[in-house]
Parts: sequence; C-alpha cells; structure tokens
Amino acid sequence: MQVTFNNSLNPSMEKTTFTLHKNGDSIPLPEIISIIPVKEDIVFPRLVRVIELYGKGLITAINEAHAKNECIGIVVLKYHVASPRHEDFYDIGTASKVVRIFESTSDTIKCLVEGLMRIKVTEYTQTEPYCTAKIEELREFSEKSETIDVLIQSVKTLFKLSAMLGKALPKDIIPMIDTINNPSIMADLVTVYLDLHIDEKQKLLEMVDPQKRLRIVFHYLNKDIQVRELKGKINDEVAKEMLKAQREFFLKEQMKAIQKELGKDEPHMAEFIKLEENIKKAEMPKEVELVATKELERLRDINPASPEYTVSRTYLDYLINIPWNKKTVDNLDINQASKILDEDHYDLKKVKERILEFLAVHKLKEKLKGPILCFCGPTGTGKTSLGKSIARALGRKFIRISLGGIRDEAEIRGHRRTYVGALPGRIMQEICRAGACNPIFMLDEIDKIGEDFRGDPASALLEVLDPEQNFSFVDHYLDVAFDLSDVLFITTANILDTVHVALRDRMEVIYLSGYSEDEKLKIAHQFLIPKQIKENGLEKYPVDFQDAAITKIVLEYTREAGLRNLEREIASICRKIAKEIVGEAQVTKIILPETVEKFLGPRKFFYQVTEEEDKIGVVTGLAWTETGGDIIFIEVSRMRGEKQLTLTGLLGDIMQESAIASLSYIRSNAKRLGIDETFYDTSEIHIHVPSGAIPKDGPSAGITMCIALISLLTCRPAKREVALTGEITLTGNVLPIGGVKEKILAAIRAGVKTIVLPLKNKDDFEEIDKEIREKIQCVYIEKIDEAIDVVLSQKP
Ligand SMILES: Nc1ncnc2c1ncn2[C@@H]1O[C@H](COP(=O)(O)OP(=O)(O)OP(=O)(O)O)[C@@H](O)[C@H]1O
Repeated sequence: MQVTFNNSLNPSMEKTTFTLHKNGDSIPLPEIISIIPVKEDIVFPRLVRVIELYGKGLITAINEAHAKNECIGIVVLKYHVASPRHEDFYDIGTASKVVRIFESTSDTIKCLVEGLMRIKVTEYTQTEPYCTAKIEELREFSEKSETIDVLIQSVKTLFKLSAMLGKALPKDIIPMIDTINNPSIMADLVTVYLDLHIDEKQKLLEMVDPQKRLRIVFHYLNKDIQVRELKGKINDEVAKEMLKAQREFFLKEQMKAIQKELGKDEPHMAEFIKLEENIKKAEMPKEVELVATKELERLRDINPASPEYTVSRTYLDYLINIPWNKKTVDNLDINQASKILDEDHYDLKKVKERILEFLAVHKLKEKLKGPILCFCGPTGTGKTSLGKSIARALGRKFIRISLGGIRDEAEIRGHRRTYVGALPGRIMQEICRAGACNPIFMLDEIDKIGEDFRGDPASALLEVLDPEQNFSFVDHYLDVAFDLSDVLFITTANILDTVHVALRDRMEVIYLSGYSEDEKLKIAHQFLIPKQIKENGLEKYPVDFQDAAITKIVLEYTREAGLRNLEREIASICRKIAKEIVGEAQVTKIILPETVEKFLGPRKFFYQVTEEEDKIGVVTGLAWTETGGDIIFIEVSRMRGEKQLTLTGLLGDIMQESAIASLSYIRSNAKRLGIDETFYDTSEIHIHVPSGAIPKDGPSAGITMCIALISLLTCRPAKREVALTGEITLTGNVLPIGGVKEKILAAIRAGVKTIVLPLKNKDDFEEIDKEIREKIQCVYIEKIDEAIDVVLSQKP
C-alpha cells in the first residue's frame, strides 16, 4: 500500500479541504456507513493513500460509495485471517472519501482514498455482501499551547534529522513538513513514516489528544535517530574495514606485480603460502609464532637471489622444524625396562637399580625432572650403550653428542644470526633431528670440554643441565626460548676431576668401574660374541670361542678396564672367519688360544711382572688412566754430578712435584733410612717412567717413586710382584688415592701378588668382589717407612 501526501495540503486550505464535520459541505458523515477492512496500513485523517482490495463485497461497497460520493469507514484487521469477520476488526478507524478508482475488475479494485476523521464503530448493521455499521466521530482536542508549538518544532527537527541520517522519504516531504503547524496533522503525518508495528500505529490512531500523540511521536523519532546513528557508526566501521581490506588486497596485488618484475614470481608465492601453513602447523608457542610470522613478512621483501634470503629462509625452516610440542609416549613399565636393561648389559646391578628408581619416580611424578645422571668410568664400560638402553626401555628417541674437544660456546648455544654461516647449537640441531621434544640426550665426554677465547662451553651447559633454568633455553641463533625440561639428559665422563665444579654439582654421578677377567669372559660369551657373529653375517656358521682363547685376548691383546678393544679383537676374528667362508678355504669353527695368535698376530701387551727380575731402583707402581688401571715401572738411576734431579717419561706437573717431594723426604730422613746424608752433593738423580710417549700425571705414584729412590740409595732390590699406589707428603705420610678397583684389576692382570695401599683406601678395597680380592694380598700403610720392608729385599 503506497502512501502519498495530498498535494493540496497547505495551511490555507487545511480547514476547507481536510476537516470535515457532520455539517460540513463536502461530504456529510452519515450515521451508518460501509466498513472496509484493510490488512496492512492505516489511513490517517487528512492524508491520502492507495489501497487495493479483494472480494466482490468490498468492490461493490467502494464502487457504490464512489458513485454516490459517500463516506466509507476504513478499519484495520486485528490479525490476519482467511475470511475475516467484523469481530476481527479494530473498532476505531477513519472515515474516508474514495477520491479515485484506478482499476476495478471482478476480483480486485485499486483506489485512492483520503482520510477525513477518526471514527468509532458502535454497532454493525449488515455483514453481507459487505459490512455496514453505525459510527460516531471521535473529536480531537484542539486547544493551542506553547508546549504544543515546541513539540511541533522538535518533531520537525527530529524528522529532518532522521531524513538526514538516511530515512527513506518522498522527495517533497521535507519542504512540506515545514509548512504544517497543526499538531494533529503533524503527529499523523510523521506516524505514517515511522517504522512501527501496525498495533502501535493503531494505538496512535485511537488517541484523540494531539499533544499526547506528538509526545509519543517525538519519543519514537528520537529512538529512530539513535538507531540510525548507531547503524551509521557500524556502517562507517564496516566501510572502514572494507576499505582497509580492499587497500590490503590492492597493495598485495601490486606487490605481486612488483615481485614478478623483480623475479620473485609465483613459485615463491606458493612457497610463502606453504611456509605460512607450516608455521601454523608447527604448534609453536604464541610468542615464537609471532617471531616466525614477522620473519616470513621480512622474507617476502627479500630478493630470492640475495644471500640474505637463504639466511632468513634457513632460520624459518629451523623454527618450523623444531618439535615444539611433539612428544613420544613414554613406556613406564618398570618390569619391561628392567628386562631391556638386562638384555643389553651384564651385571651393572647398582646402575640398573638407579635407573629403575629413576623411572619409578617418573611414573609417579609424571614429569621427569630432577638430577641429571652422569655415568662415570673408564672407556668401554658401557656408558653410552646404557644410555641407548634407557631410551629403548622408555620408548624415547636417543641423541648423543660428544663434547670431547669442544672449545667454542657457540657449539652448544649457537652463533648469533649476524655471523655469516651461523647455525643453531648442537643441542637444538639434534633435537630438531630427533623430531621430539622429550628425547634421551646423552652428552658424552663431559670431562673433555675445553675452554678458550671463544667462550666457555661448560658455562653454557650449566643452563642446559639446570632443571630450574632449562625450561626457557635460548639458543643464540634461534633467539627464542625452548623448553628443555622434558629432555632427559645423561652425561658421561671418564674422570670427574676435570669436570667443571658447578656442572659436577648438578649431576648425580653413577660410577662404572672396569671389569675383571672373569666378567669380561662372561660378557664376551653372552653379549660381544653373539653381537659380532650377527654383525659379520656368521649366524649360519656358528663359531665356538673357547674360554682360554678369550682370556688370551683379554690378557695379551687388550689393556683396558672396559670392553671396546676386546669387542674389536673378537670382531677381527669374526671377519677373518667370514673371509675363510667366502674364500672357500677351510673354515675355523673353534677358536683356541693358538687360533687367536694366528688371526690376531703376536701378543700386543706384556704385563707379566713375574717375567722380569727384581732390580735395584725399579719399582712396580699402579696408575689410573682413562682406559682404567695400569701398572707402571718407575726407574731411578744415579750418576756423578751435583744436586740435580732429571725427570723423563712425559710426566705431568703433579707427578713431577711428587718426585721432588719424595727426594726431599729422603734427603731429610737420610740418616734414619741408612743413606749417606751427602749423597745429593755429588750425584745427579734421574727418574724415568717408561712408555714415554704416554702422558702421565697424578699424585698416586708418589710412594712408588720414593721407594724406588730408597731402593737405589740403599742398594736393596725391589720385589717386582709388589705394586704400590699412594700419595706422599713431605713428612712421609701416605694419603689415599682414587680408582682402587681399576688398579687392583690391572695389578692382577699383570701378575702382581701383593699390593701396598694407603690405609684410608681400606674401605675401597673391601668393596671389591671377594673373588677378586682373594687373588691378591693387600698391605695397608700410613707412613712410607712401613712400605720399605714390604717392597725391598735385603741387600744381595
Ligand atoms: N656390562 C656390559 N654388558 C654387555 N656389554 C657391555 C657392557 N659394558 C659395555 N658393553 C659393550 O662394550 C662396548 C663399549 O661400550 P660403550 O661404547 O658404551 O662404552 P663407553 O663407556 O661409552 O665408552 P667411552 O667412554 O669411550 O664413550 C659396547 O658394545 C657395549 O655394548
């Protein structure tokens, strides 16, 4: 239904044209009129509108009223029903005049009506073919007041404002509204253009007080303006966003074109899209994702031909490939772990026990945080392979890096990206390679870290190994924090003395000592031989290694506390057998001591001290090296000369000082020891430790050197079968030393019968297996003098 404003509405004509009284001369208002129900909109007095009606009854009513120039009453339906009856009509409506009929068919009629006044239906008098009813006029209040004038002005202003804010209105309505001063017309006209529900408009029609209507209209207009303002604001924001998006799109298109010109064409765009996807997939922490996104933005601006592009790209690749949140699932079944450890290693009860405790705590606490384990012991005693077993038992990835000889801090923590060819440190590189953030990380040979002008790698490790700090480890290259707290670090060392004090403090040391001959025999049978047979493809040609043959290898072809060389020699024999099989020669099936010599050549080591004669000035000592214990022979000789001490055999500072201390002790106690007090005035003393190419150090050869000197100066031969170890002080006290088990094993291997130990090492000796202890006699001393008669024979 379209509403149009009657053009004839102007102040001068208002009264004559739009007001109608019962006695008015245009159309008389009869007592009974036809009632026309409309569905949608209300016809207000003094306004015209086009209505379209259906149904024969209504068409007849309109046609008759038009022909007879009679009034009709237009009322609105309360609710939409298929065939409405008069109960469904509102009582109050508008008496109207049919101004013109546009078209009339048998079914519809379209006409222009003009509202005349408010009426009330009092009683329906006819319902067929159309309704007629008795009506009465609803007279409007018409007093004038200042309030009404102000209200009219306010409504005008708000209406105009609403139009300015985008209210859709016929184009000549604003100039026209300025001319209206009648409050009733003003209220009705504005009501027509308000977006109100039909019920609300009906209420306004029913109100006879124009001032009240004006107030309500004012209120609705106000609300309408507020909504429009809000809509405008939202629209502005949306438009701004749109503009921004359009601008970005436009710029990106431009950039693409520029990049294409510069040679950075589509393939690279595809690469960037891929990188963007990968960044999202990498599950990085929020702050890292931000860094990566920024770097990607930077990468877009770099010419792919420039070296800087590669640097930036490599950096991004590292950020993407770091397993920020990728974990392997731990297998915390203690029995299974114990089985795996036993499968891989012989004995090592204490170590295995400690590892199982570790796993048990992990199972209870969920997060394995705590001391870093450090396996300390001679080479080849199974430190690295234990680490592998733990990884296997836990179901974690295993990483191993050797710290031996590392001098540059950047090896641990990476170079800053400003350096040419910068890369992340070994820690982050290996974690990237493992693809999980919770591997077992073995830092091998922590005792061999160096230090120079390029920094102190040990200090960098302090952060890595500190559970309180390593949750935010920052690699210099990556420059973002990575959480290392899920990584299980295990370190290995041969000796603890050279390990940085602070590092040692962070670790729980588990000692692995060397193996005795018997143990080696068992390990060879149970582990090393089956392993080498498998590795050399001899599964189908079983080889029988006799005990005597293995013992021969252990004694004559290896000199170690561990098993590495033993395994190597066994591997060598297996290879020789493999060659026999392939060369179709006669295949050796049983390995006897003779076969060992045939395959491995002449013996490599001569330990047997019993093979040598007792001599003056030559004493058997025990040393502890990285390969375990070893025996050494300290030789001293005296020549004509004057107060000179010569030391040879690549002796370290501590060993040299021990030699000087021994000499001083003898010189100051010469008389008591039965030595000429002036011997040094006329002689030069030379102390030599054979195997001159091997560096030796440590204080434990002190008492050996002292006894060698006493032997020389008293001309009493030293028993070769007696070996000594202990530190000496200037007053002749003997101090305890380390590596007792390794030294004892080496002594037994070499055929030593008696060993002289500092009294304070008694506990260490008693901790060793009884079987081993029974093979050697031990003499404890507190003072060097107590060793003299044990080691030296009487003058010949
Ligand atoms: N108790 C053992 N039972 C079975 N095999 C063992 C045992 N101890 C060591 N091995 C074997 O000895 C070989 C050498 O061990 P591994 O490499 O672990 O020595 P390591 O202590 O790490 O030496 P390094 O200090 O030189 O690194 C391995 O093949 C290992 O399987």
